[in-house]
Amino acid sequence: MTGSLSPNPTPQGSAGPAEPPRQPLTPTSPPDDAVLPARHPEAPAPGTAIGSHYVHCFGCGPQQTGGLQMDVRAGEGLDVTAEFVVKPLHQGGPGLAHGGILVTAMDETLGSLNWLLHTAAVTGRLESDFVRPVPVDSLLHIRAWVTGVVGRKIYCAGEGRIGGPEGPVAIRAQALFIQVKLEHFTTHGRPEDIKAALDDPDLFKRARAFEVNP
Ligand SMILES: CCCCCCCCCC(=O)SCCNC(=O)CCNC(=O)[C@H](O)C(C)(C)COP(=O)(O)OP(=O)(O)OC[C@H]1O[C@@H](n2cnc3c(N)ncnc32)[C@H](O)[C@@H]1OP(=O)(O)O
Repeated sequence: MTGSLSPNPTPQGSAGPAEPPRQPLTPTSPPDDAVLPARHPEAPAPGTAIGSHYVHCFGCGPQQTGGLQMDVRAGEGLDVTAEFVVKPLHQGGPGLAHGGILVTAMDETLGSLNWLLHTAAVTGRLESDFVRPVPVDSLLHIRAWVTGVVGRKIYCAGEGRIGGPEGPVAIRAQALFIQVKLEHFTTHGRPEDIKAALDDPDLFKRARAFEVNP
């Protein structure tokens, strides 16, 4: 049983609001044999901040002063929410958010879902639809949810709405994350950054919690 690519699927037979047109199947669409696993028992409690996974992360790191410094909150199920205010340094067109910045915000939010599964995973593929322009100073309310898991492959989707959870949709995204072991980072990361991260007892503890046992 896979999750819906829509955040609020209308029950069959009900006269709810019309859903957006269904997206064509792509490599980020969960296949028929995908399952929705249980929320990990040690996943952050619903409504609590998930916290930065790395202080220098461009998406969530509190010490990355030029980054997005996003706070992502755990939802009730396999879902998360985040808010991101578009600043002047995020411009693409005059007064408008750069599309790549919006995708980064989606990537960070989607990646946070892996905390609910207690697994380390990196983005393999990320697709996005830019639905409407996002002015500078806008608050983008993002929601993301897991749509299915098959082996190491974690399928997920999300959307960003302007102004709040009921605001107009500005961006939709679908992604495929691939579970990796800690060695993914220690093998490929710049050595001085890996050493600094591993030397930090709290970060090490957190990284270990992410380790996968396939
Ligand atoms: C401590 C935690 C930190 C969390 C950080 C989160 C930060 C925010 C998220 C990110 O931005 S992560 C950074 C951006 N992503 C990367 O840098 C990943 C770079 N790519 C890789 O390292 C490898 O390509 C990858 C680990 C994704 C996959 O390589 P592997 O050798 O481990 O797996 P493989 O290539 O065998 O693929 C495994 C399965 O996934 C499928 N797959 C992999 N990449 C795919 C792709 N791009 N599209 C579709 N399918 C893909 C692949 O076909 C296969 O399917 P099957 O199992 O059915 O055969």
